[in-house]
Amino acid sequence: MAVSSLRAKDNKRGRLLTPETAPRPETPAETAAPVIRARDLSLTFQTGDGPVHALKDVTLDIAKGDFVSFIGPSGCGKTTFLRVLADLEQPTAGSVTVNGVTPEQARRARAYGYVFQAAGLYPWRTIGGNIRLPLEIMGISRAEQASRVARVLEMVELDGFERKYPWQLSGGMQQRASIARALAFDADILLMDEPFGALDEIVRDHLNEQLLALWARTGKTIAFVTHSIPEAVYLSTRIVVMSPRPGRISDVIESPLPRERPLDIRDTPEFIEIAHRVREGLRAGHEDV
Ligand SMILES: Nc1ncnc2c1ncn2[C@@H]1O[C@H](COP(=O)(O)OP(=O)(O)OP(=O)(O)O)[C@@H](O)[C@H]1O
Repeated sequence: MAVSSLRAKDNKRGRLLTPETAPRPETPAETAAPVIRARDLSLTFQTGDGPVHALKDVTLDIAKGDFVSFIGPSGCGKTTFLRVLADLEQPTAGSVTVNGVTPEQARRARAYGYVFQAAGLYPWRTIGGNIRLPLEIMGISRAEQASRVARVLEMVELDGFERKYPWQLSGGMQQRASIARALAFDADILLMDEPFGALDEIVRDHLNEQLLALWARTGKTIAFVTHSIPEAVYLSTRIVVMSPRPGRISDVIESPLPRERPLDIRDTPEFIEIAHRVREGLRAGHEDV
């Protein structure tokens, strides 16, 4: 609660800010080192058809408690950036730190949970069993596993579904179970790669609301990939617009919206103005190609 009220006050600026015009941080939490820090990060894949410049000179800081969305056309490097943070890809140039250490050290310290595009639950395991699996691998005691499973299922409003199998749940519920699995690590950082892309709009709206509530309750730092402009604007404190070939950042938009966001905030002039700026950024990126 303290975190959300602090940020709501902080967001009463009521204007769009670029990284250049943004005021200096005011609170101790915000003056702390960034949770994610990328400097001139580039990644080129060598393929049979020649080099693919998935990321080029990406420089970005993500502060503790930020909700940062990455939006851009297919192939602009959004997933690659998340995969670099998660130590699943190695950059070819530049540097990146997660919680002040290398991605490899952050992975070993289990500094983040990762939610993929597809829920990716094992069909032969119950929902509880799916959430428990990484905890079993980590060697966490059975009692601790049980309490974490119960806690994260409650967080995503799936209490009572522990003994169900994935096929007994709707797509939206499966995606929530996959978020619960990522939350079970108890990490401060959540990396989410288009988690709601395959869901219909009403379900997506509902999950967006739930995710915001969860973020407000936990104060986690979230990096979120999406193709949807309304989703990016609704969820984020900052929106990173990317363009392809090579994948780079074309705009970073600081949201003036308060942290408490009912769904109908999407009809307000402030919301529409940010959505417009994101759209313009995406258009400009397309023209460059
Ligand atoms: N392992 C790989 N080997 C070769 N090229 C790759 C590899 N992974 C990604 N790429 C290429 O790197 C570029 C960036 O891919 P990436 O998946 O990060 O884009 P994206 O913005 O997440 O796309 P989408 O929105 O479609 O998921 C693309 O051109 C892709 O084909």
